[in-house]
Amino acid sequence: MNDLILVRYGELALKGKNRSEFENRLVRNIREKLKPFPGVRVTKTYGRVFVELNGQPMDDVTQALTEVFGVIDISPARRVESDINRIREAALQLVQEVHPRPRTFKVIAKRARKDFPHTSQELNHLLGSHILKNTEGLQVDVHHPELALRVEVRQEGTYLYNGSGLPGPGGLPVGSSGRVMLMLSGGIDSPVAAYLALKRGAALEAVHFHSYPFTSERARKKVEDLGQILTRYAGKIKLHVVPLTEIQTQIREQCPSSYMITIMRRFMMRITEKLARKNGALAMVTGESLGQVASQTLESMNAINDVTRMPVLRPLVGMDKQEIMEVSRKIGTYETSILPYEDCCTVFQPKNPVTRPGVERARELEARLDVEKLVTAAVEGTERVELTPDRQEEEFSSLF
Ligand SMILES: Nc1ncnc2c1ncn2[C@@H]1O[C@H](COP(=O)(O)OP(=O)(O)OP(=O)(O)O)[C@@H](O)[C@H]1O
Repeated sequence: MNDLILVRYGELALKGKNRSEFENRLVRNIREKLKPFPGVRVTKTYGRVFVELNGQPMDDVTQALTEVFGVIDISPARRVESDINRIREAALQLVQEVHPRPRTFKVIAKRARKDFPHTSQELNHLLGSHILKNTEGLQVDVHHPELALRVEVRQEGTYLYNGSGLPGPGGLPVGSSGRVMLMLSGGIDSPVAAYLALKRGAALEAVHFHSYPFTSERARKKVEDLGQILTRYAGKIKLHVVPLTEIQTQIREQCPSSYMITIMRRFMMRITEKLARKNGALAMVTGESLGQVASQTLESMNAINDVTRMPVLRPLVGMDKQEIMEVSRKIGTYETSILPYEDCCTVFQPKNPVTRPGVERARELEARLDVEKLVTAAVEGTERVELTPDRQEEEFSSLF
């Protein structure tokens, strides 16, 4: 049985202080992620992370690690005493446990402990010939082996692992790039934008605008569910649920319907910025792409962006809808996103939205409203929901 997982991590470009911050953050995030597996021990040595299973299931722990940003690959491993017979035995066992069965292999040994009696080259031969003698249908291929068996002889023991492990998600550990405020709708795009921001190390809070009673409790629950799925990658997420009904009603009464969406979005930006500043976030994130819909033309982005000086990250800007949908399926949000519940934008959707709104015109129209008062009231009416990765399990176990 493999009792250890070896986790390798990336950004090659990181150096010095950044590197140790990256590593410490990664170890913390891995520990947090593996909390549901009591007894598991996470340690950092020689530029990798080792996870000791202590009886926890290899497959489940491995699966959890594929959701931790910063991880490059994940290999089942084992540690044995640095004794040639023990190493030989472990090498053979490890080869026999690989599925599907490899046809070719290569041993890549490294003697980090110089008082060990065999050199790296000798170890390659000793272990390779032992494996060949005790298996059938397996050949050595030094150039393109299906299995690269890595062996590292170190002071405290010898590590053996499959050099072509499961790929991790890459990226930077969540939290290493500061905090962002995600604008989370119930659609396909914003959860994908969240995933990409998390991938670059941003910690996440989210804001959702609803128009109760025009939008239903089910629509709100759907958004909480999406946030809940994102906790797999993000850890805890604070979700701010903002009432937009009064603002939308006022816009509808005072402004032409063609500017409804533009002005409503300007309010959303202002409120999101306020919540971001209050909560220590330094940027907003949206699921906008370029040219997808009327509100995502460059003119529209200008008219909307006009109300804020805070950076607005749009991680999907260069992606096609098809690509966005693929990521959405991969991260597990797609099925929830396509549930047909109404959104605050769709219930107030005008028949003739302007596709190229003017900045000046938007400002003029908005002057008919008491913007400050409306924004303050919306911020004051905001509810907070804490989403945590274990909520689903708790809900599930409370059924029994
Ligand atoms: N009700 C809402 N609450 C919070 N943010 C929203 C809301 N509606 C829209 N947004 C933000 O504005 C972006 C653009 O929304 P829009 O409806 O124009 O596009 P979309 O492509 O349908 O986006 P999505 O698929 O994320 O709903 C969303 O990705 C999201 O970041």
